[in-house]
Amino acid sequence: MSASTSIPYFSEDQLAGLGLTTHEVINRIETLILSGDKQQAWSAPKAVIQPGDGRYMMVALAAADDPSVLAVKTVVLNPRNPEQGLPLINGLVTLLDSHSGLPIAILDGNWITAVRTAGLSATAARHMAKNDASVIAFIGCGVQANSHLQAFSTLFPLEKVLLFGRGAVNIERLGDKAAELSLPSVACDSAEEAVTGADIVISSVTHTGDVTPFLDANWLKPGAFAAITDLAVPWGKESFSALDQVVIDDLVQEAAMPNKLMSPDYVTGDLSQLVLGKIKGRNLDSDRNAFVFRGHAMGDLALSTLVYQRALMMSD
Ligand SMILES: NC(=O)C1=CN([C@@H]2O[C@H](COP(=O)(O)OP(=O)(O)OC[C@H]3O[C@@H](n4cnc5c(N)ncnc54)[C@H](O)[C@@H]3O)[C@@H](O)[C@H]2O)C=CC1
Ligand SMILES: O=C(O)C1=NCCCC1
Repeated sequence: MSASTSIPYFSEDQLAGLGLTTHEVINRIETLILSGDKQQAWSAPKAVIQPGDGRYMMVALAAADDPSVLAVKTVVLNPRNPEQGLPLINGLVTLLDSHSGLPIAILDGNWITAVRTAGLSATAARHMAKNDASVIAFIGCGVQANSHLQAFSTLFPLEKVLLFGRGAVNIERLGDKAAELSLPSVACDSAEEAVTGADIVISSVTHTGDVTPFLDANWLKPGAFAAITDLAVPWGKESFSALDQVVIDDLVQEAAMPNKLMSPDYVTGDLSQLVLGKIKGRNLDSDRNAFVFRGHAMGDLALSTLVYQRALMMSD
């Protein structure tokens, strides 16, 4: 292999310092989805290893020709990490030239996962949530909740944040983040109180391999939208029958996975169909909708390419 002797590495702080906006992230995700429809970008279903002790190890792969980039994201989720003061999920993104295979850069995978996941939810929310949504609830108050609050606060006229989680520190930290955004927050005594009171619900609880469902989609109020990042493990799956539109991230990936997010009968379509206008995200103001997803490699590629291009531009 002929490559430069050093591959640039971008840390979490460097990536956060680029100052990308949620609108830029959404636009890049949608642009990449359009490229995918024209066969100018591609992704593969994620490869997952679950050894049975709660760990979830995965690789996501996507590539495009304009710009010519292939992204591989490798992460390990370990439910015991937080006890040791570590983030639940750690990993890296490797970027290669999609024609030559030569290395381009290595990116911190934690920041990419936090921001791209909120970017995927925000992309769906733009089509599926009501524009005047003002109360947002978080079930699980960690890294994903934080990145989703940041993203959704720029898209919706939020007035109040409801919090339900485990561990006072995380709940307090998310409350502080809300305060920084000038939003009052309320810690709820039950998940039902948080869900029933919200226009937008974000669920992102720890994946342990054996979560007992404790959330019910029937609790969503008319007009509400839920972004269900956590592979729907805390939700009673049959309760999704109560919803009007349920969009998942990628039908092809879903078909390849052994444990389905839910019965295919409840699925309206996927994110590409939503962005391409092949399915509607919302019909009536009173519809109850959800975006339920396990993580789409196109999101990782979209954000990784965007940050790399921005970093190059800023170093000129
Ligand atoms: N769909 C996707 O692409 C992605 C999904 N995820 C999902 O998001 C989850 C959370 O990830 P992070 O925010 O990085 O982890 P985190 O550890 O920062 O936050 C998880 C939070 O959930 C709380 N929690 C755990 N069990 C709970 C329960 N029964 N009720 C209420 N709260 C509970 C924890 O106390 C913690 O505050 C992951 O486990 C994974 O399922 C994460 C990244 C990407
Ligand atoms: O796609 C991702 O990134 C993840 N998906 C499931 C949980 C770990 C991270």
